[in-house]
Amino acid sequence: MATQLRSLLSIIQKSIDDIEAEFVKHGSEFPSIDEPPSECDAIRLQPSVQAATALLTSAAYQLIATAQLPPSYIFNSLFGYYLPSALRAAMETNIVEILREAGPQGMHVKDIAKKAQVDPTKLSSILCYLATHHIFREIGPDIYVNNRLSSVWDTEKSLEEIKESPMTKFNGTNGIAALIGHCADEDYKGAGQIADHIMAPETAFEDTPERSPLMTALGYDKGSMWSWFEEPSNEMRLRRFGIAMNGVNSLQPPDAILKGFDWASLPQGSVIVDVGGGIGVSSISIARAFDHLKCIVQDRAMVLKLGTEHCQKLLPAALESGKIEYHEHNFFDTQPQTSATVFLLKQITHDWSDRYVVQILQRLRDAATPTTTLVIVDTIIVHPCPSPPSDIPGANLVPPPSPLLANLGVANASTHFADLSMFVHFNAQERTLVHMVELLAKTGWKVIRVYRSDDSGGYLPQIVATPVTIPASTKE
Ligand SMILES: C[S@@+](CC[C@H](N)C(=O)[O-])C[C@H]1O[C@@H](n2cnc3c(N)ncnc32)[C@H](O)[C@@H]1O
Repeated sequence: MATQLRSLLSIIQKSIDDIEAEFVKHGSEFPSIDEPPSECDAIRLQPSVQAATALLTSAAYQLIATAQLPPSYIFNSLFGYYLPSALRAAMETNIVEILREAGPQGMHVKDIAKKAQVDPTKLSSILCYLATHHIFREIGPDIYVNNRLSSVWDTEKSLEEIKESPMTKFNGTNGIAALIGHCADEDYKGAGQIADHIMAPETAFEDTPERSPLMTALGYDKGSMWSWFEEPSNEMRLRRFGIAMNGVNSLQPPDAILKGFDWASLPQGSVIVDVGGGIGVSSISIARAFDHLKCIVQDRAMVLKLGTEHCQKLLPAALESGKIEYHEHNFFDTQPQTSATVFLLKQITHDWSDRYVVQILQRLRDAATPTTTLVIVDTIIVHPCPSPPSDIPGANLVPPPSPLLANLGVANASTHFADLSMFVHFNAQERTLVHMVELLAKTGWKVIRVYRSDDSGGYLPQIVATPVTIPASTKE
């Protein structure tokens, strides 16, 4: 009996029923992959629909892995590297914009190639491969139209506009085209080094951002990715990276930081120190939502200038009143804010290997008062297998139905490719909760609460810690 296959199929059927019920409630229908993006996409973002979609996706991928002949599954995985190559080729040659302008009747690959100024035979192979993976639709032999998936990275600019000013192609976009560019260019080249990196004696145990797989791939030995980006020849890549990162941030709801830790309960006049706060995205949300809190954003000088401009545009009153201040600070140096109510570390720890994270946490512990709270916002890695329960409030996840993996498998792949991406870029990583608890304990912090992201997947988890005294005998 094909019990496993049937169990997976029943999860898929139940999830479809749940999704359909929500669409019916809104008098709408689940959109076809062939339709352009539409208003009903908002229904797909509702937490209950997201939860059902996660189960469906997890079960569907597991069904394929179970049903396909093992060599076929492995070969499909092996040759997966052609997907980023083809995606980047299509993005860089503006195929989505060309097809948008062609409209619903589509365009023959020879005409697309003429506009894109590339070889039609080569382009045909690329588009056929993508359409086989449901990205673009081939409506007649060699005739293509955009579909819901290819439309995701539309810059919404005309081909003429892009050709006139290729340097500014990504400006004012949702950042997804720029993200495809960065990931399928820099990150992809670094990813190709992973196996050699972990086996070569000179890099195997390397934990610095200067000697990461990406730096090897780029043949750069003068610093980390940050200084590489600042080389004059990389101006376009630096711009593209900035827009890609803003795009990733904009996928999270602007008030994401407000989901979890109870900012409202902090006493009047509390000071939030947003350490490595970037342009102040979180501080601006907090300052906007709560009148009684003051935020200090700390970052590198170069970033603070952009941050002040950003805040000036979004919340100028907070700058004028001093509710938000921008301070230059290197988080490896002694922390000057010694009366912080909260130290906020959002998407900082994943950029650094353990040795550096310990230094960052220690600097904060040294400056903490007995009542200071530390809020860490970062992805938490969940094992595919069940884990022992935790006694930290909020830490335990509801286990998915059998036979799904405990971390929902490929439905949750983004946390794992983020983990590998941090390794490739910086020799760093995303961490499990157990790992974070260990690093925090080592530096005098005790985790008191975890807020897991909700099912919409838009919110990063939050780990809340308070200072404890480490007995001298256990200090390293
Ligand atoms: C991934 S970004 C996160 C920014 C912000 N916390 C957010 O979530 O939007 C990492 C930030 O760390 C900052 N950074 C890197 N090294 C730093 C250092 N030594 N001292 C202070 N900030 C640093 C970067 O400039 C960047 O703004």
